[in-house]
Amino acid sequence: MSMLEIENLDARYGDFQALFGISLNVRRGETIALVGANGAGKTTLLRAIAGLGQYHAGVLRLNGRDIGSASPQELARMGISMVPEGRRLFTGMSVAENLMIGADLGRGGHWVRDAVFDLFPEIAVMAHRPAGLLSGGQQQMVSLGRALMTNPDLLLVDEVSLGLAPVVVDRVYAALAQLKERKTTLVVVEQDIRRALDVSDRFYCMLSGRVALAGASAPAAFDAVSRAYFGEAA
Ligand SMILES: Nc1ncnc2c1ncn2[C@@H]1O[C@H](COP(=O)(O)OP(=O)(O)OP(=O)(O)O)[C@@H](O)[C@H]1O
Repeated sequence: MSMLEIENLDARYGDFQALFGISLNVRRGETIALVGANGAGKTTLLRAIAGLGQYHAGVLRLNGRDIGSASPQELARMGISMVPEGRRLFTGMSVAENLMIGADLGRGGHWVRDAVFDLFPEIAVMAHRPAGLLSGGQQQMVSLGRALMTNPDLLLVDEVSLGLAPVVVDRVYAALAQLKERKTTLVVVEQDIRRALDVSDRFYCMLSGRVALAGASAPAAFDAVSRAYFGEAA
């Protein structure tokens, strides 16, 4: 059984329809990449899974249970955690305090503060510094760490690369690879096709609110994904 099943999901912002009949599944321990150009609907889909959607039609199931009407708080308690685009840290609070927000859910598990600091030693030395004083890459690590502190069953990661230098992006992706090795179930939004294929087991390529192509994330898929990404015929 899939951990997450989505059938025929539509999403709207007022009169504007952003998602059209999205169907997708994620098995436990898998890493799924959502690729697609700006505006394809990746963030909207991720937000719908986290219960942050506007209106949506369709079916969303987590471990066989209908979660279509669950609140973000209920979904978080059920084990869905999201690393939002733009990090959204409390900039006046320290790194450690930001991490503890994740722990407030009280789910328990491997991810305590020291485990996050083992994953990201870069931020361990800054535990008491206000998060707003950190570099973009360090803030991204705190944002990921905060999501891990909820000990999620399903971690949704939105565009971690945004605005970061390539070397920092490599560092964050190395951490995602470690999470994958630990069999964390991940859905990763990434515009860069190569990176997306590299980190994931399977991909869904979105175009204008629809799944244009889905499959196994072999390097050989690159050309087909590139065509689907730009809406060219296969
Ligand atoms: N709050 C909103 N109100 C109205 N339209 C929105 C809103 N957020 C997103 N949209 C529109 O919905 C569509 C999908 O946007 P979404 O952010 O999900 O795409 P994306 O693939 O994540 O792109 P990006 O890489 O730019 O984040 C776009 O056409 C976008 O303009």
